Amino acid sequence: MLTLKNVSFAYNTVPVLKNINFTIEKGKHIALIGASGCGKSTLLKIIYGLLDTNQGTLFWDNQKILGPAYNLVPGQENMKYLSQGFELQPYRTVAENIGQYLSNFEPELKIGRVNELLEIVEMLPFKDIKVENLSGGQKQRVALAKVLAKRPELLLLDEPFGNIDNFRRSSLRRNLFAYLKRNKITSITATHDKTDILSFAEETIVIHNGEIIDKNDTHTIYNNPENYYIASLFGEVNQLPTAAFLSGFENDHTILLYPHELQIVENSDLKASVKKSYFNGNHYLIEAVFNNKVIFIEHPYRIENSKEIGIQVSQEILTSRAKK
Ligand SMILES: Nc1ncnc2c1ncn2[C@@H]1O[C@H](COP(=O)(O)OP(=O)(O)OP(=O)(O)O)[C@@H](O)[C@H]1O
Repeated sequence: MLTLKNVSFAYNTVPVLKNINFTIEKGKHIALIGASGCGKSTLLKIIYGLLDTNQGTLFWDNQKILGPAYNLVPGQENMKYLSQGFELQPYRTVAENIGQYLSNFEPELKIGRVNELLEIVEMLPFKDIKVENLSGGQKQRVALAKVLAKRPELLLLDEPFGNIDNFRRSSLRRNLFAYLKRNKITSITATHDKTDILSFAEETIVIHNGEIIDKNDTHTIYNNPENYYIASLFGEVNQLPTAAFLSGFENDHTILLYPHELQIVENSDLKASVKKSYFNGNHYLIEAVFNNKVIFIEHPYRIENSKEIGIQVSQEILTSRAKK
């Protein structure tokens, strides 16, 4: 289990992380989300032992995690941290990079292990290519394989798929998280991509200005976001007066609705005016004005600009989302 108790940190005088407390059970996949600059990378570096905290303690099971002031070689033995810079050796081949820290004692085993990792990251054909000749996305995949090589107990991933094209990203993510589950490897992934979060993270930790403002199972955080900031980390969100949809609420009370939760219907007293339709592949994102406020609605078809539309929200969503 990973335990953080009252952890605070500042690079200079400005606090970056404030009084962080949480525990993570072994084998869980955690997403770490928050706006750019909120402190996600800093938190991963502290957990890995690359930075000394100003206050607080960290444990992996019963072992205290110590920073560079106490550890000659910063970084924890049983963890691996994949930073946004990949830290590969450019003049060595893909296979040499991945196998760098593997024992040469049994060469067959080493080759088998490197090949297994190359398959996970779909880089087997590039095995003998020098890293300097790879694209950014290919380097990122090699870096991922490298951090898996010595079977860490805890894997800390900072935007691990940021450079990888959508086509590969989906299968890579599936391969990687299935591998981590099979091998009971705990992971914390700092990410801006909601697919990383929704499909693979059992739990999500939300950071805002260096503080943890929510930690819960991912379904709960997505389905019942505590506030606009949290909901907006998953994409567009509408914050609308609850009284427009449900009686018994004060005028200043608001409800958060994702674009797919608003429907465009013929018969509704709730009227909005269309501003623009954005093509999104399997649907259009309709930008409209409702109650003098811009809203976004998912809809299967394009709608003419300036057209008046009726909107509705299912009773089920309204009652589950609106809090008195
Ligand atoms: N080495 C450093 N020295 C001083 N300030 C730093 C340093 N690294 C980061 N910061 C500052 O600390 C804050 C948190 O940065 P951090 O990289 O942890 O954020 P983040 O949430 O990971 O951002 P992003 O999502 O953009 O990667 C930011 O204000 C950043 O400017």
